[in-house]
Amino acid sequence: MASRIHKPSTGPGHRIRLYSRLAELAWRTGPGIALLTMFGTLLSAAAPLAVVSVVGALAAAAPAVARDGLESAAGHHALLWVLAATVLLFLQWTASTVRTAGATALGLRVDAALQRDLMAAVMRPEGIGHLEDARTADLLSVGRDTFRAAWGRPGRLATTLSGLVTSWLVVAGAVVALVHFDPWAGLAVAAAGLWVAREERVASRTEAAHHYGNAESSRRLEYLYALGSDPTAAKEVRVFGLSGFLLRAFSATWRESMRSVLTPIPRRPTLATGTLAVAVLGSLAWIAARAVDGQVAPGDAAIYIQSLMLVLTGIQQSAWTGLQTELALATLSKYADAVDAVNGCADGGSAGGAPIAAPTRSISFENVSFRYPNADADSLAALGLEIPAGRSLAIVGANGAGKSTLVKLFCGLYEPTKGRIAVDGVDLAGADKKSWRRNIAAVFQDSTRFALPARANVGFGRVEAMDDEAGMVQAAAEAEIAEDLAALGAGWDTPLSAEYTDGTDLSGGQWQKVALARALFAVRHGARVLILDEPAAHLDARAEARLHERFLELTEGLTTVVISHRFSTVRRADSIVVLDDGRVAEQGTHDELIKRGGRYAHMFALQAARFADSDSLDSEVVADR
Ligand SMILES: Nc1ncnc2c1ncn2[C@@H]1O[C@H](COP(=O)(O)OP(=O)(O)OP(=O)(O)O)[C@@H](O)[C@H]1O
Repeated sequence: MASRIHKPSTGPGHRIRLYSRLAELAWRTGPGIALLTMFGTLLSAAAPLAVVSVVGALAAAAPAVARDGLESAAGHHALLWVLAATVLLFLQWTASTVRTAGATALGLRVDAALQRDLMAAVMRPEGIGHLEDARTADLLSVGRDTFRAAWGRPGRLATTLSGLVTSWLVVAGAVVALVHFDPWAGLAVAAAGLWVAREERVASRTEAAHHYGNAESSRRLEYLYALGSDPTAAKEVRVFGLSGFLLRAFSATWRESMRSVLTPIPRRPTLATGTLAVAVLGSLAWIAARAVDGQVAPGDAAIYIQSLMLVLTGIQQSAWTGLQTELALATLSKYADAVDAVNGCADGGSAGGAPIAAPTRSISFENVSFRYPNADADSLAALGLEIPAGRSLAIVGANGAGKSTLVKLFCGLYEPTKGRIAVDGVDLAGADKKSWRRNIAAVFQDSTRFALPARANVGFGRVEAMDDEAGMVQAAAEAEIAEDLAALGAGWDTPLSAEYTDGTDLSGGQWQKVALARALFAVRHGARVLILDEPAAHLDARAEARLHERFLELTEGLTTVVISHRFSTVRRADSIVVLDDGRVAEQGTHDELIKRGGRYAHMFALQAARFADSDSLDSEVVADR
């Protein structure tokens, strides 16, 4: 795998890059909404400052109105100020509504765009090595987890940042007003406010870092919770009496993860807040004394006091939104790291190169070695193997011998570390993997159970041909699952998942037949290479026996690779390969290998004896002894 180790980004420039990434996303997904949100933000900040001036003017006019009455010129002016204040308050309310609605809509779009970008990046490499790499998988889990928890969504930045900008504009405007009255008092309040804001930012960043710093214990907590509540684990949890263990482990992990959060009261933020309180109270006392002395007019005093209040509420609001911003920013940073890490994987090559048609001569493994990323040993070691086109090859071997690995390389999901795989002499490494895979139909050992309608589960064999209803039914009939699917509540439209109200789950054997039907549907639409990895593992004895009977018919004319621990499946193949420790240990037909009396003959005899002892239905195996 040619992948570079991705280092998470940090440093001062990193925040600027994150903000510009956010701005780019916002602009890309909703330029109109972005402009509206910015307009709402500016108006939300300007309106309260204007209200302060208007209320100041009202306070200034109050003595004259009290003296001359409402009918006087002063009274008319005061009424105009009241009207202006009402309009401004309405404007403030409208602006704040526009800002919140715009930011929410923008945030949802940003979140969706980020998810799409990450999905596209994850699916771009033709190989799957990046998905099995622990660090990349860790980064990718952010995508899944944060979208379940609203607080950490990167799109929340649209809301929190517009709130933060509003707060700071209001604070800045109010400080200008304070400085205008008395530069020293104004600057003292501003300096104390800045200190409080700085301490809050440090605390928010620590909290955000704690959240991701504890990713491992959080994951363990989630895992323990899932074990205790997940239906799939419920059987074993009960049978083995694991509930006490799980509850104790959950509590211990929770305590461990909370240790760094539950710290004593922090000194510096407390000192900063105390200093701000002293500055504000001192300013209030100062203005009150001057107002009593008649050195400051009542209107000016009103403006001064309101400005002080605006500074206080602005700083208080920015504390909460600041924390939310840091958390969402930390998630955005993880996203950026995940996309960069995935983009750094050149594993499996990308689409491009010469297209590869179905083999007409052979597929050959030439001295192929392969080591998984982060593994210390090779899973395939200088393996040489010729798979003749149009014939069937069975691969047998002990657990961990390298059978599934061979198939993954065959499908182009990994590149060999050494050697090459050639299709009719053409190296797969430089070829267009997509065109190669169109030739392949596969039933994997752990085939995917799509929580989608039955139709999709079969039709995904050739997604462009999903309107071929007759073909799907035919493929399902060949896999002996057509009747079961037709009998479902909504027939072929029934979602195959019990999590949907009208959906249903299938048994393990039925799922395996659906996977076979999917592969056979691909064969109907042009796939000429069939891979069967333990195709009968979940089948009952009768279904397995019928699959064996029809093996030749199903695989006729196809290049077939079948992996199985069941010799009744294996023996029907045209040739058999025994893998041992990533190497070919033996190769030949069933009869040749039995005659040779080597590893294959030994394994076959062992299994046949077991079947004979247990009175197996598989009389053929016994008969062959
Ligand atoms: N994703 C992976 N990362 C690291 N090592 C792996 C990975 N997958 C498999 N291996 C290792 O590669 C070797 C071959 O595994 P493989 O799955 O190919 O065996 P197998 O012959 O298919 O076994 P089984 O019969 O149990 O399915 C084993 O040693 C296994 O531990």
